[in-house]
Amino acid sequence: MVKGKRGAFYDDDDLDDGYDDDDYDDYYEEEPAPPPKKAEPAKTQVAGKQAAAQPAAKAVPAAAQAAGASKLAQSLCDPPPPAPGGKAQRGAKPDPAVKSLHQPTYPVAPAASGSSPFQFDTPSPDDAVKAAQERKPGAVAPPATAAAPAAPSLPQNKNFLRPSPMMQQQKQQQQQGGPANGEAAADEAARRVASLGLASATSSGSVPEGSGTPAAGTRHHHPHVGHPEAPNALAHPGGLHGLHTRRPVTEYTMEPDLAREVAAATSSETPSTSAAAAAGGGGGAAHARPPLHLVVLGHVDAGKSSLMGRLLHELGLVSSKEAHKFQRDAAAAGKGSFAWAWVLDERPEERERGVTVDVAMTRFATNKFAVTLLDAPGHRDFVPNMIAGAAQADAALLLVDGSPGGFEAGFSEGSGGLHGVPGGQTREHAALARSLGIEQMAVVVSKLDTCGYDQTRFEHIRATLLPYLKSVGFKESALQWLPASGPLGENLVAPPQDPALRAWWGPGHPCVTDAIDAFAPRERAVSRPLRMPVSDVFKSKTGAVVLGGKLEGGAMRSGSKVVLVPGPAQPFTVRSLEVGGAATSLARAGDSCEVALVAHGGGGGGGAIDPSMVTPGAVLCHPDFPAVLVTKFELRIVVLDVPVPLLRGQAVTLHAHVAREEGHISALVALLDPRSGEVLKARPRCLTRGQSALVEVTSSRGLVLEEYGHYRSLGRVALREGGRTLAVGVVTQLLE
Ligand SMILES: Nc1nc2c(ncn2[C@@H]2O[C@H](COP(=O)(O)OP(=O)(O)OP(=O)(O)O)[C@@H](O)[C@H]2O)c(=O)[nH]1
Repeated sequence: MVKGKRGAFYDDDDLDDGYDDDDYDDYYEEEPAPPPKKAEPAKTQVAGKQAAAQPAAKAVPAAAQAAGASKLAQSLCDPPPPAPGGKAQRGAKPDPAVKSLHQPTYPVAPAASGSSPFQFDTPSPDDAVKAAQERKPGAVAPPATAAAPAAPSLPQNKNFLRPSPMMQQQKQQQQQGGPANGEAAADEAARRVASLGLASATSSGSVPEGSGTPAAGTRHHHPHVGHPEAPNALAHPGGLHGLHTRRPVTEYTMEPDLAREVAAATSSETPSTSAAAAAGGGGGAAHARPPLHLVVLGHVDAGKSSLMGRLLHELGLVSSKEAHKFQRDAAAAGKGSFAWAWVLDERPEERERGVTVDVAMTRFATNKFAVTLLDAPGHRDFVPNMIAGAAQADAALLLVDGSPGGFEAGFSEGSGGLHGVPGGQTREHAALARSLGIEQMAVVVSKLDTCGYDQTRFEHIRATLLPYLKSVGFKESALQWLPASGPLGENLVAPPQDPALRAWWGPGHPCVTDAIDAFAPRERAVSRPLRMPVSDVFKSKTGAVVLGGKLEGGAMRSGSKVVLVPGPAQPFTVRSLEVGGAATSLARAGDSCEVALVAHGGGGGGGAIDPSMVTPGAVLCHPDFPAVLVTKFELRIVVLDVPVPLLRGQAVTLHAHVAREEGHISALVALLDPRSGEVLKARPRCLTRGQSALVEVTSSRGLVLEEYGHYRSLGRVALREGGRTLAVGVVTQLLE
């Protein structure tokens, strides 16, 4: 078996001869070893790093698989204890009545044995959709309704994120069955493709957000599926507005008053050029800038948390006194080199292990943007959490360890085969980020101090990584490259000081904040009805139940009516709003928002929302255009680094915005040409790495999803299993 390009890895004969059900069992037979605590690297950063990385590179046994997590994952994924002083989500006081959305039972599992990582030579699902839209002559004709150009990328939504201690502090200060009927399903799905052409799969993708086609009468209607955790779900608006009855989101026109406010806010939102204002941090100064959700990605130990911790200090958001305290406490714990990482790695387990687990969220302002920073974990056990951060990001910083051996470990392909060593997360993170819609990225090469800031090392890393990043779909022009060091504070907010680095990266070259400001702001999807996936629920000091999340579509203001899907049938009224940590009367798509709700028509203070009604995956919606829960949908996927081919019936964990659900691939509808989107083969028997396909997926419980063309962030799904991302794709049709 040859490692190599997609399509060359498996052929039909391989599948007939080489794989059977037992292969799936074999895949999990090795015993995993939980990653140990990271050694304090002392002088040998590289050795410490590799020591931490190696033991995890084993397969997960069936038992651990069943348990759903490695010891590390299990030990680190329990609900975070309230921080001393009672800090909880978003700085709220812990309240037993308020559900933590930290996903305590999140089935993180270690990567099972790996094969050599997938090497894309084709576009991401986004690009495949675009390619289908820009169909070349000779390809399958698109349906009559699908002809519009590709929509611009829009901000993604987020999963359950943890505000950094700094952000919490700011906040406190401010406010205080198996494949059912699969053959028939495949037949039906293949018929759909044959009759509609590929673009049926991408019909929604062919519609720019803000215009789009009405949902045609081709939707299948099935009874609404209630969410088991939401007893009233059957009565919620999603249930009342089934797929066939709900008003197409394309019919939405914003209410005139709201539209006026949105227009006024948009016109006043001009990037600031005041460095002084930027240094002033969050609050009002940050609020005037356009938002940028920035995720920090990279292999474990690449230096992500340290870089961001030090950056916050350089921006004046972590005082010298606080920094000294971090240094002192980290040194006392024998973790001195992780002191800057402690700014963002708050949980005791994270500090003890030196491993980021949650996505830590914090905010700061640059000259141009109000940045919401999402520090993602690098360890492979926590890739799902990384997906949660990346799924809502507008841009990424990819940290690459430039130390001798460090880059190679993070960029390793793995040894391939059923029992091989998985590749480094530099590859997986980059591929996932692109597939989740991130188009612009700055590659920050850290730890070059370990090789005397050798310029040739930097150039070697760039030359090695660039072809891979291009192969996963990044445009070279959308990539930036720069050296920086978090612990040493080099090239973060100003040109480097170290003469060795300054010799080749002096003034005139971008520092980290310059690179952030070079990103293009993302378009706000305000022309769609309101959608805000809820990532946090907490109680404010005044006792109001507050929902936190990022608006993925539309806008709302104080007094707006909203509904929760799934959730109680009655609508709620927006009582108050905060954006970027500051009270406001308006929140627009692209904003991270905290909204206090009262029951609509409750008079006076109104009735409070019951926090127990807010389930993970719930989405705040416009009452006249609510989302629906779906249990069956069609995806256009790119198959990633699968050790064995995907077959109908493949069990998967579905990751979509805040939601996560078990499910399976209920039909392999069609194999597609990854570039043109043309149907190459209807009802393929299996899917192998690198292939692009249309599949039908069934989830065990209802999920809020939207067609990709209507809300990109609600229309992207990652399919994972056994600690491995099998495929990523975009929703092309909601079926049931
Ligand atoms: N010498 C040197 N060490 C660095 C540099 N950046 C980070 N480190 C060290 O690398 C180790 C890991 O740093 P972290 O910031 O925790 O890495 P991370 O990428 O956030 O790790 P995870 O979040 O667990 O994936 C720490 O000991 C840091 O002090 C650098 O530029 N130079």
